[in-house]
Amino acid sequence: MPPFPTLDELLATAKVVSLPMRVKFRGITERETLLFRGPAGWGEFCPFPEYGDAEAARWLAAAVEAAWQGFPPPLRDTIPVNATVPAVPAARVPEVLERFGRVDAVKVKVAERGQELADDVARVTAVRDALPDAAIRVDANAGWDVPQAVEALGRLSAVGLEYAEQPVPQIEGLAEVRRRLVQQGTPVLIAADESVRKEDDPLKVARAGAADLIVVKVAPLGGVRRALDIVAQAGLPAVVSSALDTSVGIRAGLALAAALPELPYACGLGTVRLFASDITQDPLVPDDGAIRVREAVADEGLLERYAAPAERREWWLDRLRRVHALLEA
Ligand SMILES: O=C(O)CCC(=O)C1=CC=C[C@@H](O)[C@@H]1C(=O)O
Ligand SMILES: [Mg+2]
Repeated sequence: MPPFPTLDELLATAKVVSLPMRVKFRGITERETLLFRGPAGWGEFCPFPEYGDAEAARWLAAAVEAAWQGFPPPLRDTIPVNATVPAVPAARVPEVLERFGRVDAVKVKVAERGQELADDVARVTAVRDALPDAAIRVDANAGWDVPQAVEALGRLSAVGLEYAEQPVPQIEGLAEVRRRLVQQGTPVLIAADESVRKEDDPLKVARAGAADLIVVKVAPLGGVRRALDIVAQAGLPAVVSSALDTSVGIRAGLALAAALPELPYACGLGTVRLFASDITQDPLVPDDGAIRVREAVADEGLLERYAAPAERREWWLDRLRRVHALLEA
């Protein structure tokens, strides 16, 4: 493994961009990200602004892996992906889906703050109406408590759900939702996302038997190799998903999906379609429901065009300095 790059090596090529989103996602309308280039290619460092430095350190480890080490050998060359439908009004569903082209799976955001269960039912039903045969999964981002999750999934399962991602915040809660849904006669598979990427121990949820599958993201888990190791130890099916990154981050997600021994589900890696622009001339977006595994090379002109304002650039470079110091310590 090459030695960990110095701060100066990272700063030498660091670019900070701010990319407009087509649809608001996770409350975000502009996605800021820092990119740098190393001997193995481009790396992306884009922890969400509210994340602390300790959490951001794993994101930097992942970006350095991409740029200085490269990826393990792929076992497959195309990765099936889902369309991602943010918490939009049901009437906007066709327009969002259209951007993804043909897909066999759709992930729908639910339990958005300020919305009602009726909004979720309408949105998921609109997806089902548009795509009668697609696999539909929902992602609540821990937005429900246990009784709300049981009620909501009881209702939503009427349209046919592939699985529900992180319905409630805690591992014990996930286990409880699973139990109650079985009791209620509407078993829905439970996927853990935040309970993998935000726990100190990403394997706790698997050991607790609280989920049927896990969602794995390269950046929050600290790189492709670490994520592969987590999946192997968890012993559960895994879905690779994005961190709302540019094609450079998606490239790392594709590398993980391509290297997993089994890939039973479509991956949440189609999110470049939610952006109004990307930083490469060959964006890693789905074509006929899948993305072909390939390199993502940032384009100088696009990096320039979407360069973040000076004050935001300084904010990101300061963060890079602090987080780099943490990793060196
Ligand atoms: O999985 C997908 O279809 C898209 C990626 C996605 O949903 C997410 C990306 C980035 C941040 C998260 O809030 C969110 C998720 O919770 O899975
Ligand atoms: Mg999720």
